[in-house]
Amino acid sequence: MAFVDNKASSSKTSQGQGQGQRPKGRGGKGKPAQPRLKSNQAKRNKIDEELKELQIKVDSWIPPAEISVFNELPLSSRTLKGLKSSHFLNPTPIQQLAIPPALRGQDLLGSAKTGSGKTLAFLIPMLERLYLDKWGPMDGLGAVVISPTRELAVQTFNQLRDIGKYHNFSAGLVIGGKPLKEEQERLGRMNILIATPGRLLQHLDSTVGFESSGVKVLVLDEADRLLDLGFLPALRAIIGHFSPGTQLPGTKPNCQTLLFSATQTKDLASLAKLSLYQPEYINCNKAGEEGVVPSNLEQFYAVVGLERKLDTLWGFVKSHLKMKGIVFVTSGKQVRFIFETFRRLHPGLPLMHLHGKQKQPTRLSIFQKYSTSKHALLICTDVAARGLDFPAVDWVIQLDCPDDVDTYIHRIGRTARYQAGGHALTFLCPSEEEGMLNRWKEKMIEVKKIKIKESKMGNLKQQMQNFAFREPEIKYLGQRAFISYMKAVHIQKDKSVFKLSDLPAEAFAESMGLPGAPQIKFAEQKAAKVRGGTKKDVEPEAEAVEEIEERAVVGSDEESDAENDEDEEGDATESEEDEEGQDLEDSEESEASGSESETSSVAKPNSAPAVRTKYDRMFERKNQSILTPHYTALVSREDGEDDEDNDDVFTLARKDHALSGDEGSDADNDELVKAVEGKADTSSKAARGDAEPLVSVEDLSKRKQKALISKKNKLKNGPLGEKLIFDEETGESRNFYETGKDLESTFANEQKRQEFLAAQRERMKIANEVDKAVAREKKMELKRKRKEREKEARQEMMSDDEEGGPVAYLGGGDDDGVPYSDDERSIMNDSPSPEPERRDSKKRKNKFKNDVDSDENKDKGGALEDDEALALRLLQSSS
Ligand SMILES: Nc1ncnc2c1ncn2[C@@H]1O[C@H](COP(=O)(O)OP(=O)(O)OP(=O)(O)O)[C@@H](O)[C@H]1O
Repeated sequence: MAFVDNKASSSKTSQGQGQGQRPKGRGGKGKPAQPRLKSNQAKRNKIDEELKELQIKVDSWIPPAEISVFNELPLSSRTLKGLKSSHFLNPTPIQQLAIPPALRGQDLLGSAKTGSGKTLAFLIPMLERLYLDKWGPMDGLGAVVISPTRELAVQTFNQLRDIGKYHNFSAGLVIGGKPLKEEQERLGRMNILIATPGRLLQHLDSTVGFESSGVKVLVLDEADRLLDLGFLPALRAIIGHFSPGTQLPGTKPNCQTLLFSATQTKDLASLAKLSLYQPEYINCNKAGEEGVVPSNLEQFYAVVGLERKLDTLWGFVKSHLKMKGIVFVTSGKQVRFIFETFRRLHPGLPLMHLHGKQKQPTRLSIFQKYSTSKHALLICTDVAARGLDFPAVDWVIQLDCPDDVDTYIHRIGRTARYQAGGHALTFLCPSEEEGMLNRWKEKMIEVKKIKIKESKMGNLKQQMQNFAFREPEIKYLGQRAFISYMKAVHIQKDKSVFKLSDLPAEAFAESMGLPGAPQIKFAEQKAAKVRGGTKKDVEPEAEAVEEIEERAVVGSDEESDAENDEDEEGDATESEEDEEGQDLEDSEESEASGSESETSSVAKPNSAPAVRTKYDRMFERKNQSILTPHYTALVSREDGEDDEDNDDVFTLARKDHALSGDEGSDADNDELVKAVEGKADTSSKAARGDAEPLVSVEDLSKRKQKALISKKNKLKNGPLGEKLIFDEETGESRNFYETGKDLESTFANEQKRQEFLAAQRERMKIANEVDKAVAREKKMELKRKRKEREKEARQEMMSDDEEGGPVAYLGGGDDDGVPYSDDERSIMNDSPSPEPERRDSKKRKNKFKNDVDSDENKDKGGALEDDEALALRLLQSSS
């Protein structure tokens, strides 16, 4: 099997034996080709035999009571060999149940708990279907697996490579992150593709010659995740490409579709309806029996105040230095904050971090590095929650409460995979406990409560404050992490679990080393909706925001990756340099959110300290030293593009940080100018009884007052220069730099504007006519000159003719191709000259013909003959 990912180039390693394959005789020098051909033929016959038998087995399959080894399933020797060499000997329940119907070509909706081997449950039948169909390298694309994330696609690709190494298919990885063109060139050579949906759709829509109509098997892996990430429209389009028959109800599509997921949702059911034809439902998640979580997993939860989470995590890490653990938090900003601060604290366990805003190669290298690590702590977002198969993870720690039970199941599924054991620990804020317990109960999930002793917790507050004090980047990163967490809690759908108002914002900020909780303000109308609306009203909106948020946080997929690559940050090892830029950008945004705003919290305004120490001032100081003009310029862009923080739900309370050029700032300035003028002319206005200015200067900050004074000075220091221009037609003058007011008066009303436009149109029309006339005249002149030149040339030619030169007639020839004799020429030359203008070659030829045929010439010819006869007689007589 030839495997090609989007880094390597394609190469076929072996010849196919199937229908579409063209076995070549490889008899080299001195080697007779005949025996080789014979042995190939024998091989093909053997394979045909095996395929026949296999097909019969598949068609007449009656599931035995128990299957203990893969050999008992109707599988080809090649696949069995691949499985054996990869140490897969005993099929898991989902594999036993899903493989036989999938081999018969049936559509499937398969769900089984995490780590139960769903990947092989679709890879094996996919390989077998192509093999049974005698698919060969020349047959083009035969199967496609769609994965929600690049990491998962890579993992699936690796597993396919392991078990498919004895087959003759070429397989490729299409996950983006590389120029489209490079991938396009390789696509035509693939039999199997593992792809992320956006990139695949891009190729289906734009790659010339990418033949999708022959696809036999389509797999949607982690289908629930695909839907969560908002890929439904992309999936619809992809399904439409591969099996157009699904559009017409009741028609069996050419392409078999297999849908796999660890959890079942309503959306998944509707996707199944859309994409599956008379499917077989295989559900290994029998609630109550074995539960929906792996049985060899121990689950715990601990109630920890938001402000003690970091301390508790630190304590846990310090007491489990030999573990391989994963810590899940809500947002990428939190990942980075915890990673950066813990790194500085040297826990004694290798730290790694993974989130959706990292560059693709970084994500993949962290994924590989963590996979191969024995002891390490991976801090990550839900980008790593589903499907990823990190071997031998001991602990899954959910520092932040999962969005819902499905997310909980996926997160804990990173441990206790296949037959391994594992532990899961979830931290719940006191306000989240009751709601989450109910949710677990609904799904019959039992999670034991544990109490963490105070003595086992760390005490990081002081160190966090030091970091934030010494390194502004850390402080701003902390602020962003705080904001992103609070926002995420606010937009959570399940309000019985997530209660923003119950969270101790101030204490939480303090635990992160921040001098105060950054202020976040809700947009009025949205807040009203959330508070007053029914669940139905609120949910779609919340859902939409959540989707954007999740996409931004997770950023897991190809289409956004291509765009995000520039903004993304570096890997674990290079994190410091790589993330500097990001930190600075973050810092800038925090700057925008304002150090002033740090003094008030989300829940309640935080009053400024009565006595401001140097320490307080340091915290409040703006981060000017670290902000280059480049980053200052980026602020406006960042504000507009920010991944997580700029949804409609939130606005920042502070508004006085608008950059020049912002509408807001213009409005501000207008106001300010009015204010200054108001102050300057107070007395005169008062005398005139004019209205008071909107804002008084005393109300303004010192910075604004300063800015105003300098503006005012500018205005006072002499009038601005004037430049007049004069209208060509009317001779009237007007200011070259027309102000808005001038323009307004010019176009005072619509009628005037229309008149002006009509006049301009008329002018344009006339100008156009004039231009056309000039062009016409020029053309005529050129034509006239050309004719004159031609005439002169003809006259020259005629004078040559009259001089008796032969040139004009040579090569003319008669119709019979016999050249004219000298006599004939002489006859022509002797003939009277025709009118000069008639002497073109054709006429000359006709004339010549006429002349030759004339009686006169005949007579002349006859005289010649007589002369010749006479001369002959004389010669004869003389001899
Ligand atoms: N038959 C088998 N024998 C031994 N190991 C297996 C078998 N099937 C799968 N595995 C191993 O079990 C682990 C989990 O498999 P896999 O990733 O397919 O699970 P999954 O059900 O897809 O999990 P998730 O829902 O989390 O994606 C992998 O390491 C895989 O190699």
